[in-house]
Amino acid sequence: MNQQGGESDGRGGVEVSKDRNGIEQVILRNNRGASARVSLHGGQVLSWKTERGEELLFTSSKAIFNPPKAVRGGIPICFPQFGNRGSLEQHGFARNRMWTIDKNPPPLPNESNAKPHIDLLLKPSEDDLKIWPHSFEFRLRVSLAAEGYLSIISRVRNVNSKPFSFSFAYHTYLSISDISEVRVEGLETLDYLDNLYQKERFTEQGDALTFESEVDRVYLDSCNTVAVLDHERKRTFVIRKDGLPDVVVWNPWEKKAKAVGDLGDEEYKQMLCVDGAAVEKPITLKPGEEWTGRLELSVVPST
Ligand SMILES: O=P(O)(O)OC[C@H]1O[C@@H](O)[C@H](O)[C@@H](O)[C@@H]1O
Repeated sequence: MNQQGGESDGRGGVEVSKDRNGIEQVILRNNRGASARVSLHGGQVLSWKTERGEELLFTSSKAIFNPPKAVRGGIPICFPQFGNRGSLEQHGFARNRMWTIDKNPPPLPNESNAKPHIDLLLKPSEDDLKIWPHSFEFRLRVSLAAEGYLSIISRVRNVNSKPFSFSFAYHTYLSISDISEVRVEGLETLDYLDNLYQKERFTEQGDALTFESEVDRVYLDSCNTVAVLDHERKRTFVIRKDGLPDVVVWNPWEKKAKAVGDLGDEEYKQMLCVDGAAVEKPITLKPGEEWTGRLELSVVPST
């Protein structure tokens, strides 16, 4: 194992190792023992643990860790297309590509280098340019704060001579006790596009979102904080986002779960995807422009 930046004397740090398929994985640890694991395959966060070693992200027991397919769980990155809203493969190609470690990233304003972090980079291959003819640099920083917060910052730069547009999501699989024990706050009264009704637009009526059947929605123009309350585990995920107007909420429920090959039949009960996203209005970058989308996840005790 190599040390890559950070500190290595028990006060937290950054380690790079290989999984059994030879894929490089980066492990971030803070000075209290919280940790996160990021795979270079897809730039995907695969694990985020509290200082007591509790896993906060869901990964399917049937997950396939063999590229090119993204792992079912963690936080796959949907780019440059969310879902099937375009001609590319579902959720775009970034989640299926090998990223590299960016040893010399351009500075990030207002970001401290003191917390354990890793910078990754994705540039399109010649094959990618055949299906999406836009040169870009996608820089991803994943860091773990002293309090155990997981922060993910994406920067997409247009290095082409023509403008391009993309949609985006941090497809965040939260680990929950039971889908029927969970509610989502912060989406009340918002309009949403319902993927189960040909992307038709509806308005959220209820107080908070609870679950009793399949949900596959894009909530539009949400405020920058959304909370996912897990009554049974007595904990609340707080999702803070910036540059990401929309929130995707997905749970496949029983029938769809059975149809998804890399998801156990009953596992829909233990997962809920709540994604900071930019879907309805694609982001457009002129030549030389850069877009930044930030996500911060934290977990707090609740009743
Ligand atoms: O199986 P995939 O490609 O990872 O996608 C899972 C789900 O991702 C969600 O974000 C989409 O809204 C769903 O429609 C989709 O089924």
